[in-house]
Amino acid sequence: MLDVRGLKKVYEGSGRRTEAVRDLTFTVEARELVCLVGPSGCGKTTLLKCVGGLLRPTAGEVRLAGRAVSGPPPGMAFVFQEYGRSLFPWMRVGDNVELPLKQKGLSKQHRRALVADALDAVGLTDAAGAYPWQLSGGMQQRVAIARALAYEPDVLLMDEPFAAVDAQTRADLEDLVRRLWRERAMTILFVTHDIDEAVYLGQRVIVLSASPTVVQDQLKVDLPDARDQVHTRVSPRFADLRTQVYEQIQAAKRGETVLKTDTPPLH
Ligand SMILES: Nc1ncnc2c1ncn2[C@@H]1O[C@H](COP(=O)(O)OP(=O)(O)OP(=O)(O)O)[C@@H](O)[C@H]1O
Repeated sequence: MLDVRGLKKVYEGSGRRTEAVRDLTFTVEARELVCLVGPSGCGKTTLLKCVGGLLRPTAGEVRLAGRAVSGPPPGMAFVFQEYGRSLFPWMRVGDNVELPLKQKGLSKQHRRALVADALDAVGLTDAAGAYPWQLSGGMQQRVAIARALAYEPDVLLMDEPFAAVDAQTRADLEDLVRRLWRERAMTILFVTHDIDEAVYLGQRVIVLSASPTVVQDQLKVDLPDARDQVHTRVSPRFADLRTQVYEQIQAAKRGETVLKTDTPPLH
């Protein structure tokens, strides 16, 4: 579904040159949920922006379903970390969710049905007439997720979407993402700096090195598909996997590679 090949991004300007991403190659299968983790500043946001066609790579390419990405592709939706800045404060929740659908040229009736369905999926049917600033941070992030869902994307890109919400809300939103992913058969690329979140959510975790960034490691998350916050997080296998990711990130910061002993094969 998603093919990232030899991606490189160098920022230049104002006398500064920053090589944010050096050479990234990985693929994401259709309907896969892949988490990307890496040290702070390693270029996760840069990578996601290149994947979403919001930034032009310096070298390499991104292909979506076999076609080169050169601008935001129609089948892709984004959920950003800063929900406060991604929703329009002067528009009601329902109108915020509906806005991208207008660009799709859908009929009013069809748009309303998609908005109602998406708000229902995130448990916010009653909030359709409210303004974003009347909602809690977690609810605003659910609106942002609803807006992405209503768009019916094949691929959903999520950039540290729960970094700014409290721990309890975050756990609920993680379960929401897993439920929606299972129900709606989307491909999800989820960026986080939180190792536990990556292991809890993902079918696979891609660990990025420190900047300039390359793929440090990839781990298949061989936990059962039915996960829950209480039992999954205390299982011995969860602990093994989080330790492996943690070691890889520490090694990434030191610029080393780690020999693995019991990582299952990727496919
Ligand atoms: N528009 C820009 N112009 C110049 N340099 C940039 C720009 N955006 C990002 N960078 C630089 O690129 C590098 C990677 O930044 P990026 O935000 O992609 O990393 P990140 O892994 O998402 O960071 P964090 O984990 O802290 O959110 C950093 O050194 C950053 O300063």
